[in-house]
Amino acid sequence: YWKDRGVDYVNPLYYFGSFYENILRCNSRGDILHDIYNKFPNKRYVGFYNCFQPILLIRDIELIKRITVKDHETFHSHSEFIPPELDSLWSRNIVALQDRKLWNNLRSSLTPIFTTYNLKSSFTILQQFSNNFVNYLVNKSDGKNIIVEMKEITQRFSSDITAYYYFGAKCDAINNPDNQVHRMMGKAMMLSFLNTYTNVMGKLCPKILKWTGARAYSQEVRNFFFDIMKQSIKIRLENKSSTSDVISALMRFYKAEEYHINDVDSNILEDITAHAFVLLFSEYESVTSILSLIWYELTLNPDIQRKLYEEIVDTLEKFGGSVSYDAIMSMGYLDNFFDEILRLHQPNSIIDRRAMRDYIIEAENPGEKDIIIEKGATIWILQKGIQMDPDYFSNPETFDPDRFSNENKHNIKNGANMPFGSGPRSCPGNREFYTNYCISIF
Ligand code: HEM
Repeated sequence: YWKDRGVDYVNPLYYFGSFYENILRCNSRGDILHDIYNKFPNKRYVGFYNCFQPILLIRDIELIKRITVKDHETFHSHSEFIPPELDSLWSRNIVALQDRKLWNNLRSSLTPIFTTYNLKSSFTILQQFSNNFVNYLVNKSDGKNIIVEMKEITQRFSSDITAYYYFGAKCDAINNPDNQVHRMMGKAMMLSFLNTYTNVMGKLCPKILKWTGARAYSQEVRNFFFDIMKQSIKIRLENKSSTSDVISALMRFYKAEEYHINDVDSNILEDITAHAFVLLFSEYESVTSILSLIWYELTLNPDIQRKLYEEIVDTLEKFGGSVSYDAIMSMGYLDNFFDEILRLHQPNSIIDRRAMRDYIIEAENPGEKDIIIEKGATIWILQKGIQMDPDYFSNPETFDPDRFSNENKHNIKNGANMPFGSGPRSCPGNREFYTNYCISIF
């Protein structure tokens, strides 16, 4: 496919394309793609195969901006992960939505949740979760050391926040790791055999996948989250309460208030659960991995830790000792620290877009031909490739928050750092992420 079109490409392994090591679970997709990215240093794009599917990896940041921002109309959706009819929990969520108008309207109705006003209002609740976390650590201390498995405790912290935010469920996994909500979230997030099988078969033989009736998530997980959402909606309908949280926004969007408490349309329930589930998933995954990496970098870099600590102590003095939203937002070094964490440790390795009509990439460099991205074809962008590219960041392996300081940030090429993606389809969790993480650090 790519040879016929004059595009440089990576030789595939028959059936499995470029990801056979990932299918055997010996290597991550991000690392395989990073190798592909590095093998073609002077190319704007390179072809590879996801099983039988030819995909174009876009390397050039100007072309990335064109596709994700200027030509968003043509590339407004992500590609389909599995055939849509197989699993509503996956195919009906905001990430998978292909209908541009529906996505646009939904995204607009969720936007107010991430405004400064709303984030400030939810700050007290977040502080409670963080206090629980800190108290847990303090109680574990023998006066000198605290020995805990940080990834595991961070998962419990993430469960508490996300279960509450997106399903209205109280969890307290920090103090009670056997909590059922936390256990179910662990099951849902685990990259299980079922996930891998569904993903690979969805590409190789969608017909067989449909025939087997496999799904992205187990029936146990699906039923559990549908039931919690049903309960949360029921409570809101009973109390006639409408707040500015995610569940209320989704209920307003689907006009769930018009239904009787015990008679909410099952399609609406599926839609609301699917959106809440993907938000929960996105936040849980990113919070857990980034927080663990924050502890890691702080430990490896005592000088940076000290500088951050001093900024925090100074700011607390200025703000009368309390950790407020405004106090957090005034900390410049903390901001640079997060930017650098996200540059070096990108939790979301791949951005994808699907062409809604034929799209021409015109030749610009010697040796290039005009190429057509056909309607329905997929392009991928590897943030890690760009954010670790020495052409954009000198000594890219070094953790250095000062790259993002006011004095230095003009050296960063526009579009070279995009941890939250690019264009209208970029991550809506951007702002919330900052507040969440900052509090946890305290
Ligand atoms: C460290 C934190 C996070 C990072 C680095 C991150 C990164 C990303 C990236 C790269 C994308 C794809 C953007 C694109 O295609 O251009 C994305 C999409 C998305 N993220 Fe995040 N994310 C984070 C946290 C969150 C949080 C806390 C939420 C929950 C609100 C969230 C919800 C979503 C959703 C719903 C999408 C899909 C948007 C759409 O297709 O309309 N993310 N995220």
